[in-house]
Amino acid sequence: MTTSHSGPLAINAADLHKRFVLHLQGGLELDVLRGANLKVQPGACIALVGPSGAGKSSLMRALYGNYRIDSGSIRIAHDGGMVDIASASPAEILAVRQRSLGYVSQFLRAIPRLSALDVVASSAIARGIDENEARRQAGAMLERLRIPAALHTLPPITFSGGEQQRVNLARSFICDWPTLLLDEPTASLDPTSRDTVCDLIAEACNRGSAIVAIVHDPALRDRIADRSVRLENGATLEEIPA
Ligand SMILES: Nc1ncnc2c1ncn2[C@@H]1O[C@H](COP(=O)(O)OP(=O)(O)OP(=O)(O)O)[C@@H](O)[C@H]1O
Repeated sequence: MTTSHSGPLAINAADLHKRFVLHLQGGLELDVLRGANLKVQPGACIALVGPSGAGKSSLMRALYGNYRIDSGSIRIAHDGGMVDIASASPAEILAVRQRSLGYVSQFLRAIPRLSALDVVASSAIARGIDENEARRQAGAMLERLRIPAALHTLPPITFSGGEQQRVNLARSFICDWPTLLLDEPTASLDPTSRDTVCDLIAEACNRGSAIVAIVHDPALRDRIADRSVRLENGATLEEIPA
């Protein structure tokens, strides 16, 4: 594990490069990250913007350790130090994900047959919350995100797209993540649910969470982000005021 003294940053990603070689396409090479940089302080919300295919989701997956980068460093605040996700072992990445780094992908991936309440509560239990208290908090969070009580005991597999996204968000916002990555957090949501998610983001930042959110809608960006980082052709080109 690469650890150093804790600095003021929650994320310090520098000069990231990632190339995919598509062997089934005659070795076609795709440079998805070509010099991406990202610094995020605790308590800040950064909007990741840029055209479709620019590499936003790839950057987020690299930050979470799902995509192994070819060069660069991804330092994430963890247990009072900084861990370089790019060189950390799988066990170290797991520890960072358990305690320091949350990620809400666009789609819910849950264990089949687990009820919505259990999906959300298990996230809190994994972070050390007592089981009864976790279930109470899970019910409250689902209610806040307007998942009807009748659905709490059902597995979310049959839920609508927006309901699944809200269960996914509830599962992360029930925990107090030091750093949280959100991939288009309101893509399938109605205006009222969007408002709730904006409130949850603001509350998390006020508690000191660092948040990076992929956002396509400029109005949403203006509501939630302290600043924006633009990605084009795999490179962070500019930072524009939100
Ligand atoms: N696992 C992969 N294998 C091959 N190519 C990939 C892989 N993941 C991403 N890419 C390619 O990387 C490029 C960037 O994709 P990415 O999903 O990061 O873009 P994006 O900016 O998030 O786009 P969008 O806004 O449309 O979601 C695309 O050309 C995509 O096809």
